[in-house]
Amino acid sequence: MIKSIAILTSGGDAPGMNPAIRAAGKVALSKGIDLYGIKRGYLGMLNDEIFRMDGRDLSGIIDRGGTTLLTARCPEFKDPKIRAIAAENLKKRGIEGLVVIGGDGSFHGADLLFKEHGIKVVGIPGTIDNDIIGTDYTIGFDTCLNTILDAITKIRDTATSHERTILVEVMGRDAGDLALYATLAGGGDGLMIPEQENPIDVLAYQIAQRRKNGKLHDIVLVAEGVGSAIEIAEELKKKVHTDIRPVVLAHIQRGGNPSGFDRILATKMGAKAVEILDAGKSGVMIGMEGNKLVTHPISHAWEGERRLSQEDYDLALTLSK
Ligand SMILES: Nc1ncnc2c1ncn2[C@@H]1O[C@H](COP(=O)(O)OP(=O)(O)OP(=O)(O)O)[C@@H](O)[C@H]1O
Ligand SMILES: O=P(O)(O)OC[C@H]1O[C@](O)(CO)[C@@H](O)[C@@H]1O
Ligand SMILES: [Mg+2]
Repeated sequence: MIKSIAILTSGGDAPGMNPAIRAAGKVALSKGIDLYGIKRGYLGMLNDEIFRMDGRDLSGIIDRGGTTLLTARCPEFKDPKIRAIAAENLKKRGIEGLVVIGGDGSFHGADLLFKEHGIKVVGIPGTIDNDIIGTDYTIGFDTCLNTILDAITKIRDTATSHERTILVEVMGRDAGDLALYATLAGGGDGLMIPEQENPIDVLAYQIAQRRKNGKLHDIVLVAEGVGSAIEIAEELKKKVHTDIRPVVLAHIQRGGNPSGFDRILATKMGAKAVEILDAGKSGVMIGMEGNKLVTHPISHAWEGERRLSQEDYDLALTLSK
């Protein structure tokens, strides 16, 4: 049995991080494990911002977006000397296990803490980007998708009234998941994602055809990994004569109360992380594949080739005409 664990959140915040903290923390306390929180991810680990957590830190947070542990990006953590200082801050308190809630970058840090310093780590995928191999969904993706859908509904009202083409830029870093599934679920009229070629002439032709067919507006989803919607709008203006406007949704996408789906995913993963540590295992990430919780070596998150469903992309194109 493990005696003492810490939890941190790292990278971009994602709705659902709080229910993951809550579940991991409550399961740890129920097992009599000493529980610590680390503020500001690896930055706080380095700066020794580590505190004992109890039930009061875990209550009233299940429905809150963001992360009550705060998060940060800490580029210095790529330096082994910095990781050694941070690991020592855990060891001096007798902390044996670490639950890392974050994205692929955060998982890299966890992997190195395990390999270099023997800290028992478990990674919980928490990022709106859905860019982690080994899980169908990351915590935060569903809530973010719903936020984008809400925005599309509003944008469509004004787009139709003014007969405009609106390019909606969404986050996702190098992944097109948010743009693709927002197109499918939001009835998008065009799509640009980094996993595919995105010839602007094809988009211009598609928009012109839609107008010929009597369509009054176009909502085109642009994944940030393709480029800036503002710049793409300028290019498109040279090729098609509708009134074109870019909308960058930006950080509104990361906020908001976690959806029911994200709360369940986070709760199951948070609980599982502590079970894994308590069973003496380490160096793993948790995923949800085919509606089942699974574990993989943590490096699985970035090893191998990540593919978006071609079938889903083709369907989005068919339906966007
Ligand atoms: N190669 C690495 N080695 C050690 N630590 C790393 C590495 N890559 C990232 N990290 C640590 O993880 C932190 C978070 O990484 P990153 O900014 O890539 O976000 P993320 O966890 O992928 O989440 P998101 O992409 O959702 O913002 C970094 O600031 C750094 O502290
Ligand atoms: O808030 P920041 O640090 O600008 O980071 C933005 C990035 O973080 C994410 O929101 C999450 O990884 C990406 O989609 C986006 O590219
Ligand atoms: Mg990432």
